[in-house]
Amino acid sequence: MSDATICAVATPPGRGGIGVIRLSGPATASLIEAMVGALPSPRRASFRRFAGDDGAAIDEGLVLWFPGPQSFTGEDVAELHGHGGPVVMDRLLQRLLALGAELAAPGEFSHRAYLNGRIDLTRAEAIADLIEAGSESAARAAVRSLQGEFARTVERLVQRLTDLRVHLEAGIDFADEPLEGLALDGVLERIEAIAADVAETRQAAGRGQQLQEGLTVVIAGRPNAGKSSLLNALAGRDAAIVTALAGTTRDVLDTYLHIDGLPLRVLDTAGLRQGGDVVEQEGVRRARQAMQQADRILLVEDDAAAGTDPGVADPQTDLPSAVPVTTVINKIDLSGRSAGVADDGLAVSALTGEGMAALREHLRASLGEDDSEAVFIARRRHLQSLDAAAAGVDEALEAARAGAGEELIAESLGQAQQSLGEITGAVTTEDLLGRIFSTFCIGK
Ligand SMILES: Nc1nc2c(c(=O)[nH]1)N(C=O)[C@@H](CNc1ccc(C(=O)N[C@@H](CCC(=O)O)C(=O)O)cc1)CN2
Ligand SMILES: Nc1nc2c(ncn2[C@@H]2O[C@H](COP(=O)(O)OP(=O)(O)OP(=O)(O)O)[C@@H](O)[C@H]2O)c(=O)[nH]1
Ligand SMILES: [Mg+2]
Repeated sequence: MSDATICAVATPPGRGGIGVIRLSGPATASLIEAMVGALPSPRRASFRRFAGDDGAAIDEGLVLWFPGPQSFTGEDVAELHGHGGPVVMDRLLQRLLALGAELAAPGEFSHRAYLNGRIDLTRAEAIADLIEAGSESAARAAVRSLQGEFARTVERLVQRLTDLRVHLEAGIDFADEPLEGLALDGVLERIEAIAADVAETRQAAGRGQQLQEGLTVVIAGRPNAGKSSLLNALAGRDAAIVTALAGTTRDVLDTYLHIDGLPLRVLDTAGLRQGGDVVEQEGVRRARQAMQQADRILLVEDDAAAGTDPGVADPQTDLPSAVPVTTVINKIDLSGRSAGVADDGLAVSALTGEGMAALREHLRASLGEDDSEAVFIARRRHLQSLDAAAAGVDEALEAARAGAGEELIAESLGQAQQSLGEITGAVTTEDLLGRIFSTFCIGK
């Protein structure tokens, strides 16, 4: 439990029907008494006057009193629900500070809830991710994590690893012929089953991370096809330089945008062709590298191009086999083709905007939808921990297959368990906690 009593405005800044101030810590009861008179009954809304230092009202509103440990943070908590104006909220906050409260750091309420065992790290992060969610799918996934699905999945894996380690360690003293012993009591099968479930969890979490942080779409194609124009049309601004010269774009240009609330990272790249000067060649190398790392490639073709320039390689040969591709047929204002879905791709004009709505809809549909119940909101750090856990389990599997001793296998399983523990916060460091909670909003 912390000594400091913290306070913050929990509603967004600006004007609103109601503004909420949140308090947590040991002096909460006395601060509330000083401002509203006698303590209200616990967990019931009471209408009171909020008094300033001269006794005159700063506002009137509802007060909520949650004596610890039955509160969000586990400490004594109170809320003042006043009118949502910036000046009145600030006056209430100043009054609490004058009475001895301290301004809460970003995420400090959630941090305290975690330290007091009220929520694990995946739930704390899910609260922040729900607030940040940019699409309905992301919000649904965040609520699943908030309700503990991710934490329970990880805890079940940890439990199975623990059981197996106990089993192995019990055998250590007697092991003469470890491989035979392991094969007999099904240890190999148990490790295999855990490996499969870690992989499945990694996949669901990976999808959740994509939902939250956005997928990477790479725009690629021949020089002058209109790639940069397409980026500008998607972004709705002149993000990239467009000229009539082939070979205009050299660097990879990174842009973030939203389509119906779905976050997207869109990369514009240099036109794919052999030759050119060293700068252009480097640009083409980077374009190929970006294509390898894409979640989807938009392959832009110039529908008005007269024949194929023999100096230009077929971009098809540059496409990585694992990345889905959407062919975008551009410049239909010149070729006279009609906009929208065609057999050979999606027909648009980046110049006139024809067909762009269909392209947006296509991106939203192919990247945004995921009704799979198995997606949890997840962050990069979760994926790293799941990868490390998978590596530990694989190591154990290899050791078991090679007939290694129980000790070695148990050791690798222990590493996997440690990595999973970082996800929920069963295993953690001050530094990690600082990094997580400092990115939360004030009042959260
Ligand atoms: N007004 C208000 N709305 C809010 C929050 C809040 O803090 N205040 N929340 C903040 O994130 C979220 C709800 N989460 C909360 C979780 C637990 C407790 C809580 O006080 N739990 C106690 C008492 C339960 C009870 O009254 O029965 C407990 O679990 O013991 C409050 C809010 C969203 N809405
Ligand atoms: N008429 C017409 N012109 C277009 C369209 N899209 C792009 N252009 C023109 O085509 C030329 C090349 O466009 P860019 O967007 O720079 O092409 P790019 O693929 O990025 O070219 P590089 O960066 O050189 O590889 C410019 O003159 C654009 O104005 C379109 O839909 N219709
Ligand atoms: Mg370009």
